[in-house]
Amino acid sequence: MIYLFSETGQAALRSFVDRSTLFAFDLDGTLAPIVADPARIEIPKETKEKLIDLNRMATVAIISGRSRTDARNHLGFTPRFLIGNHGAEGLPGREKQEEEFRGQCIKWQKQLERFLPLASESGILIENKGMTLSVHYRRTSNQEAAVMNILEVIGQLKPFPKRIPGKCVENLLPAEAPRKGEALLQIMRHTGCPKALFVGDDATDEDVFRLDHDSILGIRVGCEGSSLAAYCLKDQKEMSDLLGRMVSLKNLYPGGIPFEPYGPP
Ligand SMILES: O=P(O)(O)OC[C@H]1O[C@H](O[C@H]2O[C@H](CO)[C@@H](O)[C@H](O)[C@H]2O)[C@H](O)[C@@H](O)[C@@H]1O
Repeated sequence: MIYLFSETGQAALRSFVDRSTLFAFDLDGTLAPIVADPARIEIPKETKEKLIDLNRMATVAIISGRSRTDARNHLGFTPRFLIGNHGAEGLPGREKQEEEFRGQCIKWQKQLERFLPLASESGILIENKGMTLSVHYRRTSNQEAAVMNILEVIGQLKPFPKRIPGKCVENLLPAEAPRKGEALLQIMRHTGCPKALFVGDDATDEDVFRLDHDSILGIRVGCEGSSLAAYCLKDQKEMSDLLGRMVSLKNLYPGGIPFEPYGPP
C-alpha cells in the first residue's frame, strides 16, 4: 500500500477526484475510532463537520457493518446513501431478500443463545443487527479462548453462515447477502458515478478493496499488515485531514450535485 499523504498518493488523489466521483466510507475504525463498547462510538467533531461539508457538494455513501438505524444515530447527518449490515441492508430493490435475512438471523440468535448460555457473563456480546449478526469478544478476559469457543459454535449453526472476522468480532452473514463491494457497485450504477473513492479499515472492507482499481480508489485506515487496498492512512486520526483535502478538491468542481437522500427514512 502507498501512504496516501506521500507525494505519489496526493498526486493519485488529485487526478482521481472530479465531479463524477462518489465518496464512500465505512464507519467504525474509519470515521469513528474503535472503542470497547460498540454503543459508545463518536465521530470526532472536525471529522463530522468536514463530512457534512463534503455531503453538501458530492455524492456521499456510508457503507457500514452496523444496521442503518444504528449507523444513522451515530452519524448525526443524512448521507445520500446509507447502507447497513455490510451491504445487506438498504440497497434498492432488495427488500424481499432482506426479510429472508432477518429470519436467518433470528434462527442464529436462538442457536447462539443456546450454545453460549454464559455469553454475557464472560464478556461475549451477541449483536443481532437484523440482517447480519456480530459476536463480539473484545471484553472477554481471554480473547484467544473466547474466539476458539465462538468459532466452534459458529461451525454448528444452521443454516451455515458466511463468516467474516473483524476487530475482536466474528460477523455472520447470510450466504447470499450482498456485501460491501456489491453494494458500492450497485450505488455507482444507480447514480451513474463511474468512479468511487472508498475508505475502510477492516476485513469486510477488503470486499471493496479487491475491486477494479481504475474505477475504485481504495484507501485503508492502517498501513500495517496486508490489504488489497492501493493506498493507506497511518491511522484513524488522519481521516479528518483527508476529508479536508477532499472538500478542497471538490471546490475545484463547483456546482456539485442536487442532494436527495436515497431510500426509506
Ligand atoms: O463496517 P463498520 O461500520 O466498520 O462496522 C464494523 C463493526 O463495527 C462495530 O464493531 C467494531 O467497533 C466497535 C466500536 O469501536 C468495537 O467495540 C468492536 O470491537 C469492533 O468490532 C459494530 O459493533 C459491528 O456491528 C460492526 O459490524
